[in-house]
Amino acid sequence: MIYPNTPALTDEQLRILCDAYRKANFIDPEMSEKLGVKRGLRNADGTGVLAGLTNICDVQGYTRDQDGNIVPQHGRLIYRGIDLNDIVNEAVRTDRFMFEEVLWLLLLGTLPDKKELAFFQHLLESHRELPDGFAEMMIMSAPSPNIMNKMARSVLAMYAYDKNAEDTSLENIVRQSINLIAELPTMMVYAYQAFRHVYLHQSMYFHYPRSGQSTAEHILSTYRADQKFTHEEARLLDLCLICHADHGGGNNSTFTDRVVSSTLTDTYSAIAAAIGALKGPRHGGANLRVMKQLDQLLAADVDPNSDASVKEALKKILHREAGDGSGLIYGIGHAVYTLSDPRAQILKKYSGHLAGISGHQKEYDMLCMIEKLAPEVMQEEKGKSMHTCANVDLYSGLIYRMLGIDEVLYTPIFALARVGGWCAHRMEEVEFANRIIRPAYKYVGPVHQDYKSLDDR
Ligand SMILES: CC(=O)SCCNC(=O)CCNC(=O)[C@H](O)C(C)(C)COP(=O)(O)OP(=O)(O)OC[C@H]1O[C@@H](n2cnc3c(N)ncnc32)[C@H](O)[C@@H]1OP(=O)(O)O
Ligand SMILES: O=C([O-])CC(=O)C(=O)O
Repeated sequence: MIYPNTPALTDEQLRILCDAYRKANFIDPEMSEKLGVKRGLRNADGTGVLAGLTNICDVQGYTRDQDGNIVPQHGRLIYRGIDLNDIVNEAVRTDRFMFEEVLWLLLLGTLPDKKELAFFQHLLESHRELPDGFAEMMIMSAPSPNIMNKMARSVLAMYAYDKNAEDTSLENIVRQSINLIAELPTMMVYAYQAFRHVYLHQSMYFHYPRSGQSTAEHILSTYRADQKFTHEEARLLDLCLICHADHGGGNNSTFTDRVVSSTLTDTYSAIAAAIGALKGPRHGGANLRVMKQLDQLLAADVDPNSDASVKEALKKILHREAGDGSGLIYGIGHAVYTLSDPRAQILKKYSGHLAGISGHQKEYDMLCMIEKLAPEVMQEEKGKSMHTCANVDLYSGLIYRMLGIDEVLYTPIFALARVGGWCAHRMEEVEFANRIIRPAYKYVGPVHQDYKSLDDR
């Protein structure tokens, strides 16, 4: 009982409120088109409305022909001019952790030289510990069953530990950004430990950060009771962090961060809002839904080696007869990408071997089948030409599962990888955009209503 002295709303009370709402509220979705409203801030062809300029990251999913029609292409993700695939190839070739290097690139705009990288790695390492008493007061004393919710609250709580929280100078935002980027992994693991203890009735471990570790190593070392992990495991996690680090200004959580930052509020408010946006199942929260969907398909004996069996199951999901009832096939579809999301291809490529040797082959095969067949099924069922492909969330959850990471952390890992991108966009918004983001809504309610006194209603 959370509020022992406050009775919950009864079904009857809720019925009265919701009936009143339903009686007076309806907006016909077709009205948007008629009135030229860009629903979801999208143009008629599904592309995003241009809302700003950025130097940080480019997301390419299509080109246009001479008549302006969309020509689908394989996706490219470009960090400050450098193709994500080139970064990943370099990480593989040199067998080293590169997330920190990517953070410098996204935040500051260039590749760090050796000295700068060592300085930056040390900076992050030395800021991973949380303020004195923070774990006890802010995390252990108020756990949450949802780690994204707890991370957002922890970020907001950091405001109280910052003597200069409101200052929006570049120096201050950079200082706050470094702190948050370094601290968020620790907050996530500690929030998880409190969750484990309170909600799962299991032991919790609050391991201190160790020096000399990359972000990926730090996560595994504080997450695992025995603090042990292999270099290959940490490298795979580092790869995931690199792939999730940024996605342009228009993705929902980054845009949220930019909208909130455009008011010149504090860094903690902007980043907490972005975490809230990422949590949604149409966005970063999809990686958890993908795994639930996968488990349901396997539990229903859908055969990952049979096209017919998988297609049938996907149709049921689309028709809301299976899955979570939303009609969405999670891990499929993207606002920009058409033929492929480069991150999904990278994660698929580098998780296949581990799936084979760690007993997850069937799950991996099922995801590959969803990737292959969902676009076909959606085209058939929706009866219109659409280009859909696997997105980054299709394979990430399975990787985390193979690393022994609890499913409640799938989306939080996305958040701690993306926080660098959010900080880079906040800096850009505050430094250069310099205008409050304030679109318009067309009023379509009653044209005029006389005010009736209470006695006359
Ligand atoms: C990190 C990320 O955020 S990656 C995205 C993670 N999200 C998911 O995997 C959730 C499933 N996918 C989706 O919901 C969507 O594809 C999104 C939100 C990612 C992108 O959406 P959009 O590009 O705006 O597609 P849009 O919403 O215009 O969809 C067009 C139509 O296809 C449908 N559609 C798109 N993707 C899917 C899907 N995966 N499953 C079922 N239907 C879908 C929509 O419902 C819509 O149908 P309608 O015209 O009948 O209403
Ligand atoms: O760009 C988007 O709409 C969503 C996405 O893939 C991301 O944020 O990584």
